Amino acid sequence: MAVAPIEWADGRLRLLDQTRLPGEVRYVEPATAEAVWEAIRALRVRGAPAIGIAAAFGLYLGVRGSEARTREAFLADVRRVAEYLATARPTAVNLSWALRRVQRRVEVLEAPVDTLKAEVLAGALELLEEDRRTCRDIGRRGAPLLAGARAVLTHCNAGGLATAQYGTALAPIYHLHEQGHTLRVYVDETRPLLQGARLTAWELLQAGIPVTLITDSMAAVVLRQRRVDAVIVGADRVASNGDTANKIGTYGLAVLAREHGVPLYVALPTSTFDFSLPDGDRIPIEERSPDEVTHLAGVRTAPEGVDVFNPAFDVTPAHLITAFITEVGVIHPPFGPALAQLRKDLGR
Ligand SMILES: CSC[C@H]1O[C@H](OP(=O)(O)O)[C@H](O)[C@@H]1O
Repeated sequence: MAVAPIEWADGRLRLLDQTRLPGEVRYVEPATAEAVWEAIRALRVRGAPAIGIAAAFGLYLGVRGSEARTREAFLADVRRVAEYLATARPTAVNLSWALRRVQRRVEVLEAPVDTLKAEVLAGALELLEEDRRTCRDIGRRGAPLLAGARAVLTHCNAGGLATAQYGTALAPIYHLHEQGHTLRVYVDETRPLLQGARLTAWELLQAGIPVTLITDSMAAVVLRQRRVDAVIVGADRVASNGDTANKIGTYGLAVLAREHGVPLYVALPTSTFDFSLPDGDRIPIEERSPDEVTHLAGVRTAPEGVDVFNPAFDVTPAHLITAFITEVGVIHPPFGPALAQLRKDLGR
């Protein structure tokens, strides 16, 4: 994935404005925590890992001008800005996880304020670099599961645009492509914001990978006709029992995949596991503006005054998931014990 959605250069944050894709490759340069909050909320930068990384840089932008004279006063600034940035979107746990990781990095240091400021930036840069490695490891770990496949189906965008680079669900596909084994990828357009049509189709074609774009309602026929050998998606938050929050429509796809005997893989970094939740019932689901459903590209497609329900995510029960593909390995059922062991291994 050549295009990197997040860059830090010469003291400036550059975000690929994904609301402009596929028609326009344009970067925005948010210079404040507030501008980063807006970029996350408006999905200029989006995808669980990517919004965590962007927020970490937003945290630095929010505290680099702090006039705190003491360590305690500066840490209070860090806490305040981190809590603000965490409100941008509720579902992807990576947002709060990334902010907490940078916060903890400076809270353990006894150092002058200027040093602490530099450490906030170092924490953001470390997340960016680490995610690049994590995605490639997900690709390497997941590739054997797809090696025999002719084609796969994916939903939304869990590619390089949703991460530092390379992606999660698309990572095994990129890895196989680099090894000379190119799969066809069926891509759900993913209503209402069309991350599949606008982003996944765009980035896969950029990488030279064949794409068949379908509407979300066509997935059932694609599965019934055995046009794909697997479904692979990303995740925004996974509970301790394996219940998985992902883009709206994933749950329906999981039911269809089970009905037709097609495996459903969830590809994610271990930072997406939320071990504080026993199951998916308490995963916060973001509800977004009705305009996203009543309008398409700014054109009204539904009557004025119609009621709208617009959850941006749904929760797929763990029993519908074949395996989780992470940077540390593939996790098979029973997920409860396996994820409890992962939590121990991670020291979380
Ligand atoms: C690699 S995480 C990608 C994940 O995030 C997407 O949501 P959004 O586009 O609203 O940020 C979707 O759930 C993807 O699976």
